[in-house]
Amino acid sequence: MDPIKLQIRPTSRSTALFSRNPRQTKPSSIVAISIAISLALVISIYVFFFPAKDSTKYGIIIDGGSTGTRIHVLGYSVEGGKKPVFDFKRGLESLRVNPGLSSYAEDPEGAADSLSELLEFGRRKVPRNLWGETEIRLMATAGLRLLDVEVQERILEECRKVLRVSGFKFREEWASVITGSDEGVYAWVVANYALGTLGGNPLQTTGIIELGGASAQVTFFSSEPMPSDFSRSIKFGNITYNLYSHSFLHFGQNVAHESLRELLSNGDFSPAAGSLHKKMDIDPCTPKGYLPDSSMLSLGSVAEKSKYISGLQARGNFSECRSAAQMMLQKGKEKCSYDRCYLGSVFMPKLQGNFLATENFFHTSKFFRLHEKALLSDLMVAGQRFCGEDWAKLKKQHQSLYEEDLLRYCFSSAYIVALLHDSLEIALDDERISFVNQVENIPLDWALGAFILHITSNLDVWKHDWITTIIKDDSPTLLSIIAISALLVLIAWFISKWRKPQLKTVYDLEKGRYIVTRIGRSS
Ligand SMILES: Nc1nc2c(ncn2[C@@H]2O[C@H](COP(=O)(O)OP(=O)(O)OP(=O)(O)O)[C@@H](O)[C@H]2O)c(=O)[nH]1
Ligand SMILES: [Ca+2]
Repeated sequence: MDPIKLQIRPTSRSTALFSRNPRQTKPSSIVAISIAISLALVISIYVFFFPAKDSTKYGIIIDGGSTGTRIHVLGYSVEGGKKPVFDFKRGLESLRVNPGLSSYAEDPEGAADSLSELLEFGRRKVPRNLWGETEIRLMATAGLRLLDVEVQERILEECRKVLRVSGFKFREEWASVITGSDEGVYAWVVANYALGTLGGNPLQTTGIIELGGASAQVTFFSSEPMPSDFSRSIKFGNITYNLYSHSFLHFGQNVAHESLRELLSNGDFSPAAGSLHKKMDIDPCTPKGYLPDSSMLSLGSVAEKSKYISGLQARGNFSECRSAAQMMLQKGKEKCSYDRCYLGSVFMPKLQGNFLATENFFHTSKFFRLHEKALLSDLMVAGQRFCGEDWAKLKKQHQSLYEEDLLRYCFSSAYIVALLHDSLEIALDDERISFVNQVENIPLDWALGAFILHITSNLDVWKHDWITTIIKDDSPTLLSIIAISALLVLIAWFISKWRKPQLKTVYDLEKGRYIVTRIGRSS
């Protein structure tokens, strides 16, 4: 056994055990080990950097809103058989048709016909071989909620007839009027999904206030105790969110504007006590000089709804319009049976955290060119200027806008201040509010929130047992884990064959040098 000439000076007279005449490793073992290791590396790289193409699936939600109906075709992939991956930037296609389903109260078949263009769009966006597994849901909101239940049902039944033969997967109960509370929770889900706070600390989540056409939703996480009618609990991962969620029917912008005009027209209240116009049916929410264009009144039902009620004289005045809006929002406050009611007689805990203000909040702030983090005081200044302007001048300044849309901005600015500041007590300089309609290019549309909740809960993605998933699943993950494990065993075996010999070194006084000898195995 040839000694190794080692010049290592022992730290003490003790013996040190180290290699002597290490067994010459046969070249064939080195080759085998290097093949095994490189194979393991190749498979690992393949599995983790070139995962098997996940199957792309689709879902369709039709949002039946009061001012329009829109179809959302949502594509998503299912990673590893269990984890849904949404791509709302590229995987979302939408189309809107006007007017909304509630406009067909006297013509339910017409409501069904209005879906045909949307369904054609959906069939163009989903590969034909996937139509049969693509679920389609019609979820109607405030527009239908305002109709009698019988009328709602007639419209829904006509819609079910076309959905049954759409080619997509449909069940009767998938065409329905959703509750306002659900609508608010869905909007909260997509907002916090887009913000990346869904699944995290409830105190870090962001509330959402949506001003639609017929209803307004307020949804946020609250640490306060809440009556069950207003409390919603949703679970994501191992986090439970106790949310306040309520939809204020009739408080959507379009309906509120009509209601205010009727109140003014009936002389139910003068916009400002002691105003000179007390008995003159003045409309402070319409810029002076406006006269209804007779052609407008002959247009479809949307113009009929927004027709200027005769007998009112346009006299734009922001503060009078704001006072009138506030009186309308406070109606019913005397029936409040809670410690306090911010709006009418409805329970609401103190607003907590930051908020996104969407839909009409966004459209109006955008019209006045306000920044998304604008203050209510900025909106107030813009509204005062707009309301006080002459109608002819405004039309000239905004020729590209429909008269019907332009007409709303005086009321909208005053209504928003009356709603958020005078009623919900958000300070005029409060920086917690963002006027947005999307976050990170993800539209803050409640339908996307409904989709996220539905898919994740169905895929049980938050509770699944990943081992079960892999074993049960035939994804490449399982095969690669077995292959890598086998290789690692092989490598371990080779290494064990090429074990570091246990050696000892002694110092031979006669020869005056160290001699290394192997312990145990014979050479
Ligand atoms: N100013 C302005 N308003 C818009 C625009 N697009 C939509 N809107 C208004 O914004 C609101 C849209 O909110 P949505 O939630 O879609 O309204 P909706 O779903 O039809 O009504 P709800 O059933 O109450 O939800 C409606 O009042 C529309 O009139 C726009 O480009 N400019
Ligand atoms: Ca809506």
